[in-house]
Order: sequence, then structure tokens, then C-alpha cells
Amino acid sequence: MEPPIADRVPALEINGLYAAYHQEPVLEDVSLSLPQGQWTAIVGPNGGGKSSLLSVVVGSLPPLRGEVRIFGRPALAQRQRGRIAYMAQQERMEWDFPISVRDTVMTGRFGMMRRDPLWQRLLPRRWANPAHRQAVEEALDDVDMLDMARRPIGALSGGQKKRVMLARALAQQAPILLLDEPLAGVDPPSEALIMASLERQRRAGRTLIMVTHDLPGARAHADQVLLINRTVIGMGAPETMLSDSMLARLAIGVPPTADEERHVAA
Ligand SMILES: Nc1ncnc2c1ncn2[C@@H]1O[C@H](COP(=O)(O)OP(=O)(O)OP(=O)(O)O)[C@@H](O)[C@H]1O
Repeated sequence: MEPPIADRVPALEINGLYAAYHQEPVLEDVSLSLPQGQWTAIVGPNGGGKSSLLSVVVGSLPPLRGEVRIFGRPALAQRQRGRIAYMAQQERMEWDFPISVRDTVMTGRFGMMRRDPLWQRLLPRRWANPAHRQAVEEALDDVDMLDMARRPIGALSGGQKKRVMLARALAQQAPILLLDEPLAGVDPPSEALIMASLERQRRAGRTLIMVTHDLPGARAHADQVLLINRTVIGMGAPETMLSDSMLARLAIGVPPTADEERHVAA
């Protein structure tokens, strides 16, 4: 049995985080706290470290210093419990790999399959734990991709690939969804399907943490915006964080002083 999560514990908490690639700093003294059940948009310039921040949270970029807690507990244990699902940027994927849409989404369940008893893992697929198959079918349905489930992933359009990658994250049924630019390069019909799906996730009580360059979308959907340019420039309501003065601060990478912050909030 999973221990219950207290309502007030932040979904994600980061304290004094530093990270680098080959001694080149990418994140410096990042501290933040994101509440449960809310939609946070992460906004920042190209190369500002947004994807790297998500990489630290999912464990693919080890921090130099600092602490990451998920629902109040160390990140590693929470990742192993499947508390975080991740949709990576499209450019990081290998699209020529010969795999169907359905099997791609099934890979989202592999972490959970490892937790099945050994005898269940050895069963032929049609007798294996039906929860995995059901989660995959529901996720495909959620992004309207059931009809294309047997197609090879490489044969899809950019927008359809994004929907499959979202379905793979949804199939994990994790309480936190990390999404790296889920709308980049997406056609309007796929964008509408993705946003409708994300709204359903929020209504279901999931925590959404989404890197985006789409400022109108962040204003319309996010509960709060986190501004990142190597460090945290600001965090708060979309109308405050996406004001001209905060965006100017974001561009130069310098957080406002306490006085300026009071002025922006007023
Ligand atoms: N695997 C890597 N190895 C070396 N340097 C990297 C690696 N990944 C990212 N970087 C560098 O780290 C910096 C931050 O990159 P990151 O992708 O985190 O920024 P970002 O804010 O997500 O940018 P974008 O909006 O362009 O996606 C950039 O200078 C980038 O070149």
C-alpha cells in the first residue's frame, strides 16, 4: 500500500539546486515549491535551463548540489514509486525505431511491470496483468489516437507523435506530469486535443508542470508561472509573471529587487 500524501505537502520542492554540463553551469541556486493539483507553466529564454530543470527532477541530470523533494520525500524513492510521468521534448526521441503507437504507449508502463510479481511478468501478453493494457487503451483514447494504435510511430505527423508521447506519460497514471514543450510544432487540431486532455488531468487532481514558449496559452491555462533563466526570476500568478517588466527581467536573467517585486504585484 502506498502511504497517503498529505494535501498541504508541495508536489515538488527544490532547495539550493546547482547543475552543470561538463563544468558549464546551467542551473544556479534554484529554489522553488509547487503546490499539488495545480498547473504550473515554466517560461524562460532558449538555453535558460528549463529542460535541464526537468532532467534533474526525473533523475537524468544529477545535481551538483541541492535537494529535490517530491510530495515531501526524496525524489529518487518517489520516482521509483511512479509518482512522476515525463513527456520529453520531441527532438530527443528516436522516431525511426520500428515500434507501433500502442507499444510506444505501453513502454510508459514498463516501470510498473517491473513491480509485478515475477510469474506475472513471464505470462504471455494476453494473460498478463490487464491493468497495463487498460491504462494504455485509456491513454490512447484520451488523446484520440486509438484508431492509429497499430501504425508505426515513425509514420505519424508531428502533432500525432506529440499526442502519442502524451499518451505514454498518461499511461503511467502518475500524480505529477512533467511536460517539456508539449505544443511545440503542433498543428491546431492536435493542440486542441492536447490542451483538452491536460485540462482533464488537472480536473482529475493531477499536478501539471509544463515548459512552454506559448505565453497566451500559459495565461489562459496555468494557475501559476515560474520564470527561469538559470535561476528563478519569479513565480506567481500568470498576469504578474507575464507582465512586460517581469519578462524584461527574465530576458536579462536578473530577479527583481524586493522593492520592484512589490511594485509589480501592486
Ligand atoms: N546534454 C547536454 N550536454 C551539454 N550541454 C547541454 C546539454 N543539454 C543542454 N545543454 C546546454 O545547457 C543549456 C540549457 O539548456 P536547456 O535545454 O536546459 O535550456 P531550455 O531553457 O530548455 O532551452 P530551450 O527553450 O531552447 O529548449 C544550453 O546552453 C544547452 O546548450
